[in-house]
Amino acid sequence: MNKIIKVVGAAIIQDGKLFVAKRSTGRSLGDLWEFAGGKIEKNETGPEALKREIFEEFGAECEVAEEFKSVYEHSYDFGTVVLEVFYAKLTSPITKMIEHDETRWVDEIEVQELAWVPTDIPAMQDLVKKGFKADE
Ligand SMILES: Nc1nc2c([nH]c(=O)n2[C@H]2C[C@H](O)[C@@H](COP(=O)(O)OP(=O)(O)OP(=O)(O)O)O2)c(=O)[nH]1
Repeated sequence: MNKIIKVVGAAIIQDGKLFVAKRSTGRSLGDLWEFAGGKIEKNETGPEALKREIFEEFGAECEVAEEFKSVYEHSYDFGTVVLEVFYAKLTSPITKMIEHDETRWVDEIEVQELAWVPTDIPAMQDLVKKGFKADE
């Protein structure tokens, strides 16, 4: 059995820092750092799912740069995660946090010191290679 889990994540970069979130203790992949985002539902595009998830989880609106998608894949005992990463920009403030224990804005050095969800490690490394330029 190999379930495909389609997920979308946001590369939100502001003033040279990337927005990252730590999955709550007790969830699958708990205590690991990830991009804001979540599962893509049926009949949703990646950017639509991303806007919905960021609003649900953080109470913030965002714009998604639809043309900059990168895709990463990693298999776990619960299935294979296929992660689409888009550059995105917050257009309203973060007002809540419901699925994470902590959020941070990290620079290109700090980002590499975090314990990341395995799917996201190559994604994070690609972002570092490109540089944390604002407004990509
Ligand atoms: N939100 C997010 N999820 C990611 C990333 N990378 C990655 O492998 N994932 C995985 C973790 C989960 O298996 C899935 C996202 O689902 P979710 O965050 O909605 O988690 P969930 O509701 O299934 O939570 P849980 O029941 O597993 O505790 O994708 C990422 O960067 N952001």
